[in-house]
Amino acid sequence: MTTPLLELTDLTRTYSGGNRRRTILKSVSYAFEPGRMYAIVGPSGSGKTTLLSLASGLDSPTTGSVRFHGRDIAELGLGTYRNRHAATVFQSLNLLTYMNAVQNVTSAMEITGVRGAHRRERAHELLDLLGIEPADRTRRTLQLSGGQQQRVAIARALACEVDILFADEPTGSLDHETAAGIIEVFWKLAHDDGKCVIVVTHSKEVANACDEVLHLKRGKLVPQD
Ligand SMILES: Nc1ncnc2c1ncn2[C@@H]1O[C@H](COP(=O)(O)OP(=O)(O)OP(=O)(O)O)[C@@H](O)[C@H]1O
Repeated sequence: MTTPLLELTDLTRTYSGGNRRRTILKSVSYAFEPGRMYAIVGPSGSGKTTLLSLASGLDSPTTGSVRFHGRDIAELGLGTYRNRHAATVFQSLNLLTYMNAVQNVTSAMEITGVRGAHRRERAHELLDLLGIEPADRTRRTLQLSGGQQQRVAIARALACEVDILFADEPTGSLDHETAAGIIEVFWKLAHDDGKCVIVVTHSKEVANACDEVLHLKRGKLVPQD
């Protein structure tokens, strides 16, 4: 049997506040493969963002493990995992709005230690892949549309050749047509480039485009039939 790209084993996350403890995730196990697109769905407050935070190395589980190519990410180092292997597109996008699109992508490479003169070239390649026209690449990202900003945020997340791309509600604030374009980008990243794409979403359109839909219900992750 081959080792999964990303494996969640018996993940539990309990939050404590005052004298109250709430277990949001209860023994969640799942194996994610490359070249596939996954949706994590469930009602508000069911723990989708909590699960994404654990799987992307932004938070640590109360018990259980997250393994990348068989290695516990805690042992690999959460920073190393996030910088080299798994990137996240947040709802708030985290773009540097005073910079243009190319600078946003190259600065992500700088932060994560990608060196060399090829950085600008690679940034243009990624922006090209995401359909940002050359003329739009040198305007401050604040002056780009919501859909274009979302694409730049994805290019920024991909800047370091990651294997896994996480996205939290990537089409939340976009109109139908722009959202469809973003879904297509994710679909191609999974099916043409072999990335593992994991999307938290409330959108039926996004879920319908995914290879697997996983429901978070009462702290458990249940694949849709
Ligand atoms: N750091 C924290 N400390 C305490 N409770 C938290 C913390 N983070 C999340 N929670 C609680 O855990 C529960 C799950 O939150 P989470 O954000 O994971 O849900 P969600 O499914 O992503 O919701 P939504 O669809 O509304 O974004 C919520 O009740 C939330 O208040």
